[in-house]
Amino acid sequence: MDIQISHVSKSFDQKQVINDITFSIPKGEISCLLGPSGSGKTTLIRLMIGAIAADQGSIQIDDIPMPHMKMLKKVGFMPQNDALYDDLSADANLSFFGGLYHMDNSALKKRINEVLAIVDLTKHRWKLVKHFSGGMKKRLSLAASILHSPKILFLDEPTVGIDPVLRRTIWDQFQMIKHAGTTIIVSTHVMDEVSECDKAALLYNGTLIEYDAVTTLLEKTENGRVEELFFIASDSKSGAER
Ligand SMILES: Nc1ncnc2c1ncn2[C@@H]1O[C@H](COP(=O)(O)OP(=O)(O)OP(=O)(O)O)[C@@H](O)[C@H]1O
Repeated sequence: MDIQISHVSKSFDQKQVINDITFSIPKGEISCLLGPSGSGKTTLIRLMIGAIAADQGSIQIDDIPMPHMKMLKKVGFMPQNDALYDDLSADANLSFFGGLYHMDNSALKKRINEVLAIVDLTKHRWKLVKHFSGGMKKRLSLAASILHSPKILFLDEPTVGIDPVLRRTIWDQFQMIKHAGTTIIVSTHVMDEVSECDKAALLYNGTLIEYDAVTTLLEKTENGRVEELFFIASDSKSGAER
């Protein structure tokens, strides 16, 4: 499923946090939203999943204007803060999410087996989430977000606070989900994670400063580090303000 974002703007309390953003995200790839804290990544994801409405512009997923009830079952979302129930087991948490998607019992049981295997939590299925480590909770959140086999998956800073070894495991899982045919949009402020993605949208102060294939973006830099593109953007902004 592809996404068209067209001239989208959003303000909170008169402060513009998304400023006339236009780009298209192709299906079957991993696209990242990369930018410093406060640049607007979460807001843009919330606009794309239809959780909030744009002040101006439009967002379409496969030509369907968002928000749209029809898209709910096709979209998966992993929020920045895990939306899990601590007093329930991993299995019960996933059963709860399955109920929200109206999955029937036998399909749900089968799918819980599958997603727990994908995130490598099968042996922790009956453990209460309050006894999970932070990394295990992240992986369970990921399992919950793909439970209904979404065609498109939004991940908001999924690796924040995760150690480098687990981060590798989690990215391997994203690649696996992509190869199974799901389009992934992932936000991050970790510049190195751009190399995991096919395309990158660089956000700075609510403005899209670049959107292209990661290889093309890196070719624009002198030292092969994507940070440079942010330095150029901040220099030209301060130049314009002088
Ligand atoms: N509901 C809201 N009400 C008021 N301001 C908001 C709201 N949501 C976001 N903002 C503001 O919009 C700006 C962008 O926030 P957003 O969370 O989208 O950035 P981000 O790039 O995801 O940051 P982070 O990496 O820290 O999560 C920030 O200045 C934030 O304070």
